Amino acid sequence: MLPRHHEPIVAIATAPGRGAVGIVRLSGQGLAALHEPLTGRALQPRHAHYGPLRGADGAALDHGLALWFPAPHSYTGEDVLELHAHGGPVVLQLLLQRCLQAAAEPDPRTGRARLAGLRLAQPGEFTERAFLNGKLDLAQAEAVADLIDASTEAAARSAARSLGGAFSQAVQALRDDLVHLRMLVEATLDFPEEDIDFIHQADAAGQLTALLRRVDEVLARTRQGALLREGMHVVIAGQPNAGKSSLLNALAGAELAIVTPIAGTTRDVVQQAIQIEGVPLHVIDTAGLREGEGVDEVERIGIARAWQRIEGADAVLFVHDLTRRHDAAYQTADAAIAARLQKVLAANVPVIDVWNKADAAPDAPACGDHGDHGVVLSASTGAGLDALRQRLLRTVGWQGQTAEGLYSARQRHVQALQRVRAHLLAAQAELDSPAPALELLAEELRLAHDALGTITGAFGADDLLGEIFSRFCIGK
Ligand SMILES: Nc1nc2c(c(=O)[nH]1)N(C=O)[C@@H](CNc1ccc(C(=O)N[C@@H](CCC(=O)O)C(=O)O)cc1)CN2
Ligand SMILES: Nc1nc2c(ncn2[C@@H]2O[C@H](COP(=O)(O)OP(=O)(O)OP(=O)(O)O)[C@@H](O)[C@H]2O)c(=O)[nH]1
Ligand SMILES: [Mg+2]
Repeated sequence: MLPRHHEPIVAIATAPGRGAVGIVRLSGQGLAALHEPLTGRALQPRHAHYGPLRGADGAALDHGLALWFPAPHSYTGEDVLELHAHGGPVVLQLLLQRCLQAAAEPDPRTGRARLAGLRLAQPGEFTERAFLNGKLDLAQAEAVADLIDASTEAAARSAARSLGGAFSQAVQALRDDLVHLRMLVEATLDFPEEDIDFIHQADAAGQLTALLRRVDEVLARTRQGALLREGMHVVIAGQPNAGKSSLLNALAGAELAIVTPIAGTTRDVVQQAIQIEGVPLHVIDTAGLREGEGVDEVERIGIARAWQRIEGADAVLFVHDLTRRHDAAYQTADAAIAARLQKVLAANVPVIDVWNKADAAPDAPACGDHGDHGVVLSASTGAGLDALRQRLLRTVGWQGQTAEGLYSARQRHVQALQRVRAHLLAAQAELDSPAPALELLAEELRLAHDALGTITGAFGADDLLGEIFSRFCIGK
C-alpha cells in the first residue's frame, strides 16, 4: 500500500454551490492513465484542451477544459490534472464520481486498475503536498489559507506577501545568522584545544546582540501580521448605564445593541467585528456590572457572562459615566470593578479607562486622549471617538501601515519567535557569565534554531502539520 501522502487524490477545487465554472482537481502519480477515459485523448503538458469530459459510457457529462501539469511542475509537485467544467453542483459531483470510477476500472492492456487507490482529498491536502514536495514552506502554506480567509483588504494583501515568501525570507535571514553563530560555537566544542577565548575573539557576543535585535524586529512585524489576521478581542465593561452599548454602536457605526436609560438593559453579550484603518477588531458589549438588590436572574446570568468575556479579552475598555464622577457610591462601585479586573486579567492585558457622556458633564475635561487617565469622549456626539480608535490601535500594538515589510502571520509564529528570543537571551546570559559553559551555549543556540525551524516547517512534528492543514477547506 502507498503511504497516505502518495495516494492519488481528487476533489472539487471550487466553492460549493453554483458558479460560472467549477474545477475538479486530481493530484498524484500516474494520472496520465486517466487522460483517455476522461477526455478521449492524450493531453499536452500545460495546455488548455477544450472538449468533452466523458462519462463511463463515453458520452459527454459536460464540455470543458482539461489541464495537465506533469510532475514536478505543478501546484503540488505531483502530476496534477484539472477538469474545468460548468459550475453546477450536480455536474461537478458526477465528474468527481467519474474520476473515481475511471481510476478503478481495469486498464484494457494490463487488466489492472488504471490508477489504484484514487480517493477523495482531505481538507488542505493539495497544499500539504505542495509543502511536502518543497513547493511551499509551512509559513507560505498557512498564507494560502489566510489569503482565502482574509476578511479585509489589508489582510488579503499581507497574506499575498507571505505567500510570495516575504515572511519566510525574513525567517531564513535570521536562520542564516544563527547558523553562522552555531558553527562558531560547535567548531570550538569540536576542537578541545580551542576555548572560550576563541569565542570571545570572534565576537560571538556582538553577533548574538545583533541577532537578538533582528529577532525583535521580525517579532514586532510578525505581531502586526498576526493582528491583521486574527483581530483582537476588545471587551467593553463597566457599570450599568455607563454607555457601553452606546459606545459599541458608535464604534460600529450602527445601532447594534439596545440603548435605553434603564440600568441593566444589556443582558446578552453583543459582539461585532469592526475595522480601524483596515485592522480588524472584535468589539464585545457586555451587561453592566453590579451586585445586590434589584438584580434579577437574567441580569445575574448576563453579568456572569460579562466576566467570562472579560477574562478572555485581549484588551478591556472600562467605561465610566462622567456625570456621576462626584457620586461617592458610584466611585466605590467603580473601584470594586477595577480591583476585580486586576485580579482576573493577565498582567499584559491593557485596561483603557473610557470617560463617557462628556457632553452632559459640565465640568468634564476636554474630549480626547489623556494618557494614563484614559480617554474622555461622548458616545452620543462622537467627540473623542477618534482618539479612542487611535488609542486602541496603539494598544493592540499596531505601528501604522509601513509600506514595505507587512506580511501576514499567526500567533503560532509569534510564539515560535518568542521561544527563539528566550533561548537567545539564555545564550547571551551564559556568554556573559564569568565562566561560560560552551555546551550550554551551544544547546541554547540549537533550541533557538529548532524553534525558528518550526515556522517554515524545516523542523517540526507531524501533529503540527495535521493541526495546520485540517483547517483548510476541502480541495485546497
Ligand atoms: N486552475 C488553477 N488555478 C489556480 C491554482 C490551481 O491549482 N489551479 N492555484 C492553486 O492554488 C493557484 C495558483 N498556484 C499555482 C502554483 C504553481 C503552479 C505550477 O504549475 N507550478 C509549476 C510551474 C511554475 C512555472 O511555470 O514557472 C512549478 O512550480 O514547477 C500552478 C498553480 C491559484 N490559481
Ligand atoms: N448625554 C449622553 N448620554 C449618553 C451617552 N452615552 C450613552 N448615553 C445614554 O446613557 C443611557 C445608557 O446608555 P447605554 O448605552 O444603554 O448604557 P449601557 O452601559 O450599555 O447600560 P447597560 O446595558 O444597562 O449596562 C442611555 O440613555 C444613553 O442614551 C453620551 O455620550 N452622552
Ligand atoms: Mg448596554
